[in-house]
Amino acid sequence: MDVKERIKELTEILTKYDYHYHVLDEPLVDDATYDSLLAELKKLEKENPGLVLAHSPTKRVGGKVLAGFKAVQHGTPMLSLGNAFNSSDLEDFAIRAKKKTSQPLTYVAELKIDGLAVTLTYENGMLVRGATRGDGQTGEDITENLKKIKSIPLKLTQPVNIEVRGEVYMPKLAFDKLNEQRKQEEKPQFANPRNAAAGTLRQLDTSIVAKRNLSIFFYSIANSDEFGSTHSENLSALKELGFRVNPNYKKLSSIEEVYAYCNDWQQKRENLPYEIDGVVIKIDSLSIQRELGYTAKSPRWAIAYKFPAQRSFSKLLDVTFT
Ligand SMILES: NC(=O)c1c(N)nc(OC2CCCC2)nc1O[C@@H]1CCC[C@@H]1O
Repeated sequence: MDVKERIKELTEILTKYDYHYHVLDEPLVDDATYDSLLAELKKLEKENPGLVLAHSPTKRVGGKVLAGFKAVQHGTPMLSLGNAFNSSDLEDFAIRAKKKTSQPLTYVAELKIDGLAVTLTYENGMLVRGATRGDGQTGEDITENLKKIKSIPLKLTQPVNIEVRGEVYMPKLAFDKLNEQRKQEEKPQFANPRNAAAGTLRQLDTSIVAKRNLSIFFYSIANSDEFGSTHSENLSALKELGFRVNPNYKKLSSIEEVYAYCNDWQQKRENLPYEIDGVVIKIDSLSIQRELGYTAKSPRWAIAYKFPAQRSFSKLLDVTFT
């Protein structure tokens, strides 16, 4: 096999191992095997820089210092969500929706990841741009930082043009380790995983992002009506394309079931390896979503059920001594 074929083969093998490890959370090989293949690819790429592929796994490590972040106009605005705090707020949401359509409503309930929203654009299945939400209309181009997050695919399983949205977050364990390390270095600690994730994505030195163990769950397709007729079909399409989707979403046929799901996860949230601040409820049918439309800043077909703030010790200190 010539060196071009070996580089291609190593790139595909390591991309598959990354997908199984970081997207499916099901490693195929041990670290030693992975590291020796990566070392061989790094060596071949160093000797043949013209043969490096755009989605090479070697782009995930190391990095450079950027001058700044360019502004990005979102083709489809990144909206915020209306809030519900109890069962009657949820019933009001359902009643308002029922007024605008005669069709029976099916909901999708999904965990509300407490991170920061990003949008990613792929052309012919290749990641071309990633940006923060910003004010919903204009965000910052953080493509180089997002490429360092191993659960964000650089190349999809199909050569599609798609824009997807997800929530970048820092797992609780990574957050505790980072704060422990910052304490040793006498640096200020982060108040919570969301701030740690936001602070990391604002780094101009992309090699720092590579070391911070950020992750992501994808939750919507921006140019959505090309991939399915319901939100749950879109979530399946996202998974088939290679995106990491939170496995705890559920299709439910009444607002009472939605409320039960919210209570269930309010109890179980502290056992999760990442922070959630509630549940996002969406009407499943995309045609009913289109019928319901939007208010000035959020969709009428989705709502966030918010959990009461979790009284962790560090938060208690915050409240007590600030
Ligand atoms: N944080 C989340 O887990 C989450 C989610 N699971 N689903 C959505 O759906 C979008 C699409 C329609 C309107 C909001 N948004 C989420 O987070 C939003 C993004 C911006 C403000 C909230 O954090």
